[in-house]
Amino acid sequence: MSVFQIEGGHKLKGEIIPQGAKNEALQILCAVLMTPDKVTISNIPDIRDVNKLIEILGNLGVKIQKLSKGKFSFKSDALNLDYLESEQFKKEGSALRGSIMIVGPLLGRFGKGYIPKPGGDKIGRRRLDTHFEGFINLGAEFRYNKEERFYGVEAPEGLKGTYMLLDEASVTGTANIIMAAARAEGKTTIYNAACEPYIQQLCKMLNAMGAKIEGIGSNLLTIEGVSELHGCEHTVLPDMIEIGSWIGLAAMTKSELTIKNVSWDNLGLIPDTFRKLGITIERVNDDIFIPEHKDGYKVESFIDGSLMAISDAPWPGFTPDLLSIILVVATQAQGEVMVHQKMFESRLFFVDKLIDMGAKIILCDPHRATIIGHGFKSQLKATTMTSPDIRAGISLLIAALSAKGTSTIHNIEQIDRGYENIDERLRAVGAKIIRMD
Ligand SMILES: CC(=O)N[C@H]1[C@@H](OP(=O)(O)OP(=O)(O)OC[C@H]2O[C@@H](n3ccc(=O)[nH]c3=O)[C@H](O)[C@@H]2O)O[C@H](CO)[C@@H](O)[C@@H]1O
Ligand SMILES: C=C(OP(=O)(O)O)C(=O)O
Repeated sequence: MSVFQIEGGHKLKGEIIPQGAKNEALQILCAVLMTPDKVTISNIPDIRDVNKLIEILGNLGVKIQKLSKGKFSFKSDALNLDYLESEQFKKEGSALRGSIMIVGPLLGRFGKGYIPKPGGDKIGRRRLDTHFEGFINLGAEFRYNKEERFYGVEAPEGLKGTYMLLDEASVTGTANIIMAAARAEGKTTIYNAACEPYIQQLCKMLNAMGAKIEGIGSNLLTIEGVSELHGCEHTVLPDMIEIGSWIGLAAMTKSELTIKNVSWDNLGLIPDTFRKLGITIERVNDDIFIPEHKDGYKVESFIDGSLMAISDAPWPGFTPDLLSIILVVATQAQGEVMVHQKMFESRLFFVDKLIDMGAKIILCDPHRATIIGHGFKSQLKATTMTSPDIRAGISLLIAALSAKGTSTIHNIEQIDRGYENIDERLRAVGAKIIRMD
C-alpha cells in the first residue's frame, strides 16, 4: 500500500484544472451499454474507480479505444453476458460503487442484469432497495443470493413503464432506473428522483442517444420508452467535489489559487457554503479565484445569531461528499460550526485524527460534530494517519498540508479512487508531497 509524506506549512500558488467528475463518469460509462453504436466520451478522469469500471466494461465485451487523454470510444455491439455470472465478475463488480449502474442498462436492453454487492466507501449503510424496487415496478423479477451477496433482475418479456415514487432520492438508484425505463414500453414517471448534475448529464446524454426524458433537473422525471438508442458524443463536467476540495485547500493553507473552468452554473450551493465559513470566492468568467486569506476567515452566523450549522441534503441541497472538507476547513476558521452529516452514519469518525493534530472538535454523535476554530492562532501538528475513505482522505491531506511538520498518510489508494494524480498536481502549485510505494 502506498503512502504520502507531506511537509506542511507551505503556501501554494497557481492554477488548477479540475478533473472530470467521478460520479458522473461512472453513470455515463454504464450508459454506453445501452446501444450497439459507438459512444465517444471526453473528460473521463484517470482515477482508480473509473479505470476499474472501464476494465469491467472491457471484460463484458465492450470494444474500447483510447483516443487521447480522457477521451475514449466504446462500442457495445457484441457483449459477453456470460461474464456477468462468472467468479471474475463477482470479484471485479464488488470493488467499487459505480458498477451497480450496469444493471439498469443491461436489464433495459437484454432483459437481465446481475451485480455482486457493490463496494465504495464504508461510510455507513448503503442499501440498494431503491434500485431494485424501481426495477420491480418496471416489471422485473428480483432475486438475491444472500450467501454470495449477489443480486439479479430479469424481465424476459421486457419492461413496462409505470408511475413510481422513490423511497429516497438515491443518486445511483435514480440513474439505474432511468436507464432501464428508457428502454421500457410506454411512459415511466419517477417522482422523488435525484437530480444532481450527474443525473442531469446522464439524461442529456440519453436524449442525445434518442431517449425521451423530460423534467431534467427536477425531482419529477417522465421517460417515454424507445425501442432502440444510438451512438453519441458526451463530455463529462468538471468534478464539483474536487473543486470544493481545492477551495478548502486554498483557504486552509492561506494560498492564492485559481480553479479553471469550473462550470459555475453546475456548482449549486457549493460556493455559498464555503462563503459561510468566511472564505472569499471570486467568479472570474468560468474560473474560481481564491485570494490569499492573510487574516484567516471568519464564520458567519445565522440572522438570529445562532451557531452556524452546515448539513447535507439531496440536490439542490449541499452534497454530503463535501462535508468532511467543510469540517477540516472549519478547524482553522474564526468561530464555531456544527457539521451535520445526515445521510451517512460513519463518515465523521475521522475527526479523531484531526483531534490528534490539535483541532478542537467535539463529536456529538455519529452524525454531528462541533468545531471550535483556531483562527490560525495555533497550527495543527503533523502526525501519522490512515485514510478511512475518499473524502476523509483528502480532508486529512488538506490538514497535513496546513500542519507544522511532516505528516504521513497511509492507505492513499482511497484518495486515488477519486483524485487524479493528486500528488503531481499539488507539487505543481508548490506543495511538498512525496508518494512512497
Ligand atoms: C458513485 C456515486 O455516485 N456515489 C455517490 C452517490 O452514492 P449512492 O447513489 O450510493 O448514494 P444514495 O444517493 O443512494 O444514498 C446515500 C445515502 O444517503 C441516504 N439518503 C439518500 C437520499 C435521501 O433522500 N435521504 C437519505 O438519507 C441513503 O440512505 C444512503 O445511506 O450519492 C451519494 C449521496 O449524494 C454520494 O455520497 C456518493 O458519492
Ligand atoms: C462516497 C463516495 O463515493 P462512492 O459512492 O463511490 O463510495 C464519494 O465520492 O464521496
